[in-house]
Amino acid sequence: MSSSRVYKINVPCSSANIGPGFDVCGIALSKSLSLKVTIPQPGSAASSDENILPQIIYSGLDSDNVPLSPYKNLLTRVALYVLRSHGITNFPSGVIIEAHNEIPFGRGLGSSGAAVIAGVLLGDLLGGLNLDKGRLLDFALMVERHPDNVSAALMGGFIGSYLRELSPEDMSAAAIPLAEVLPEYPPDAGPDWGKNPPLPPKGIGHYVRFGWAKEIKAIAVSPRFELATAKARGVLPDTYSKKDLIFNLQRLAVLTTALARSPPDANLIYDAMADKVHQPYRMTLIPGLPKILTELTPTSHPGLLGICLSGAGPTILALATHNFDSIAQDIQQIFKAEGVEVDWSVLDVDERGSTVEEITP
Ligand SMILES: Nc1ncnc2c1ncn2[C@@H]1O[C@H](COP(=O)(O)OP(=O)(O)O)[C@@H](O)[C@H]1O
Ligand SMILES: N[C@@H](CCOP(=O)(O)O)C(=O)O
Repeated sequence: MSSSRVYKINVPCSSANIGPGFDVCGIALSKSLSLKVTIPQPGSAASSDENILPQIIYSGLDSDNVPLSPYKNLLTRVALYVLRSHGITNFPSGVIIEAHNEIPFGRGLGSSGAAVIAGVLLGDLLGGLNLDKGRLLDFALMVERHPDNVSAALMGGFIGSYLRELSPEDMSAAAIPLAEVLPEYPPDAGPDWGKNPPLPPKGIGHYVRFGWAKEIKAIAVSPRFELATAKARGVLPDTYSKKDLIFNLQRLAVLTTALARSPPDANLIYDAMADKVHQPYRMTLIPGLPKILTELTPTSHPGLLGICLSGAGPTILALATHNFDSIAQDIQQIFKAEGVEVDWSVLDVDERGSTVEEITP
């Protein structure tokens, strides 16, 4: 019998918002963060050595700047939060985590959402907890705090989601600062460290999966600069006019059904992907965005269905049925005129969502 069991955790990237669906909609797409997790079995040499912290190894995109201490790395901090919430104060001994990342950091393709979901699944696996998807989402929402990217990454497909209104008691748990949910290092390595962390209220996030017309693909054009989601949320106003709110609600109601219809109606979708809640405010952070949102249309670019900011940006998401290269190249040219280089790819919708499978040889 093998002295270790080996698992693979796979989490897709996501494009959140989708035009008028700020903090509501998300699509899981075909780039992923995957973890190979090797867990020594009881009685093996590696498991009997106490307190061997997880060894973290990264490959792929943006892997050079990731902290490899399990008390500083986002994946393992989230996993430890899930373990501590179930009375397990530290990692099992001798675990090896090999992460391979295809999701660029800070570009609006849900790298942090994927890392948080991977961390929750890792905690569930290491603790043998068997949490259901709803509870996994509760833990992710204590860290990520908006449901669109994490719901899509966990469930797969095109997802709409909302956060339950919390009772005053639950509200105080959900308002706990992230630093307390995810301490970077045991503050005092004393015997009580890690006991009684703030638990997520039950059933915070709710979601529904919309249909998706099979001919629609997503062109992701990613500028080569990072825009932290926190910074891009910082430029948004606290209040909106009735007119702008109605503008978005009308489009959102139409868009969620229009994207499921075959063949897709480009004119309907193009208008329904307009937004007045986040894109106008984020234009200051993304050179070229105003031009991209107005100059490419289904008439100028047959096959194009609609364009929006992916997540908090700066990636542009163009939905299309054909002519992918010419759409991407014209977006690339607009960025280039602003002095911004890009990488682009044509992605499929990931229908599976996150998976955990045993791959012990
Ligand atoms: N696989 C990962 N492992 C560790 N940390 C990650 C990983 N992916 C993302 N992060 C952290 O999340 C940050 C990006 O989060 P954020 O600003 O929300 O952008 P994004 O739009 O890519 O989610 C990174 O700078 C990094 O600190
Ligand atoms: N609704 C959020 C989505 C952030 O997604 P990310 O992929 O950029 O982390 C927002 O727009 O702030």
